[in-house]
Formats: sequence, C-alpha cells, structure tokens
Amino acid sequence: MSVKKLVLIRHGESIWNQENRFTGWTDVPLSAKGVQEAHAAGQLLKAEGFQFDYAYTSVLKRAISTLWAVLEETDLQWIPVEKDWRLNERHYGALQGLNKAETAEKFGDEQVKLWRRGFAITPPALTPEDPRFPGHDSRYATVPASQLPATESLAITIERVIPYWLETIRPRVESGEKVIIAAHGNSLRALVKYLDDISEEAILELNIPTGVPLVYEFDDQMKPVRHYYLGNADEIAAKAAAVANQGKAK
Ligand SMILES: O=C(O)[C@@H](CO)OP(=O)(O)O
Repeated sequence: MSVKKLVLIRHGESIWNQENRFTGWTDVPLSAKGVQEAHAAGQLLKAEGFQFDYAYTSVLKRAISTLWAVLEETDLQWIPVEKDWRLNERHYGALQGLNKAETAEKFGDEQVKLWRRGFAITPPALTPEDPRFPGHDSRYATVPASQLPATESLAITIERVIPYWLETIRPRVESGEKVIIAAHGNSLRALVKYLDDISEEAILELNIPTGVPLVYEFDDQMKPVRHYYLGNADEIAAKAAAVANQGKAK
C-alpha cells in the first residue's frame, strides 16, 4: 500500500481575525502575525520533508498569500496553482464586518455560536443591492448567478466544497500527486467533516487554527487512515480554543 498524503492549511491570521470581525468573502489581507504564521508553516513543512506537485487555493488573498509563503519557503513557487471560489470561506451574509464579541454582547453568546457553528443555520442574508453581494465583484463574473451566495451555512458551504473535492482535487491525490490546499476555517471544516464523517453535532465543536499544516493520509481506496497537525500540540490546541472563544461577549 502506498500512502497518499494531502496537506490542508487555513490561512494565517488576517487583519479581520486580529480585529475579531466576521469576514466570510471579504477580501482582507494577512496581518503581520499572519504573514509570520504562513512562513513558519512553510518552514515546518520543509523541515519535515514535504514536497508538493500541485496547489489549490480560494480566490481570497489571505489564503493565496499563505500559499505563496509556503511555496516560497519550500522552494516550490514553480508548481501549478489552481484558484477556485468554491474553496472560499463560508459567506457570512450581513454579519460580514461586524465585531464578533460586540455581536455576542448584543445578541448573546448562544445566538452567535449558532450563527458561527450551527450546521444548517444561515446568518442574515445580504440583499443583491448590497455592495458586499458577490455579484458586484468581477472575480465572480463567470459563476452562475444562481450559485452566488448572499449568506451560507456550513451545510450550504459543503454543497460547493465537496463536489470540488470529488471532481477536481481528489482524483489528483488518488493518482499519487502531492497536493496542498490553502483555504479557510469553514471551507476546511466542510472538507474535514466529509473526510472524517463527522456528525452535524460534533462538527459544531471543531475549530481549525490559523496557519498550521494539517496532514491527511489515505489508503489506496482513498479512505482517510490518519490525520495530524504539524507543530506543538499544546500550542495548536490553545490556538483552536482561541478561535472557539472569538464569538463570546467580553
Ligand atoms: O469570520 C470568518 O469568516 C470566520 C473565519 O475567520 O470566522 P468564524 O470562525 O467565526 O466562522
């Protein structure tokens, strides 16, 4: 049996992660700390001997910049990179831009947890006239209007991430190519839920830290056999807990 490996990485801290604001499809850059996290992740991958043949990312610069930092550190800037909106963060609707702790003060911790992690709960939707609606952004010009979200739950995010995984990424991993995906907290939660067959209840408590490589290993039938984060386990657990706590009133 030959082990097939896939590396997932959530982007490093963005300026809106730093300011604790709902981000979704808002195209904000990495913070200085996020740039450092992305380079450190690349150095770790290099030190552990990881190589890649092909890379996927979203069309949002915090994931793209993270991927670039990793490819720079691993000296793999030459490999093909495919960007696709289906790897974008879950669309946070009208919550985009609001501070998470202030929103919790106004609506309560429970409501914010439901908006953030409730499996099929959609945040309040944008209207198509709203400048934040993706139909106004030329990068989505080729996406059929019926597929452009005004808000998304994790369940809806799964409906775009998993077909993209099955049709585009998975065959490449299956054929033995070494693939890295740089994406987002919730688009990666969608993929992880699918890969590990996590229940709708259990996925509520799963938080993915910024800028930490998550390695999946598959057998010949593409069944995931194990997964692990690279790096210090205590630090990674503390980073994941910090993500969970972002939605609590101060
Ligand atoms: O704001 C967002 O887009 C996401 C990721 O940063 O946040 P959350 O962890 O609240 O789903």
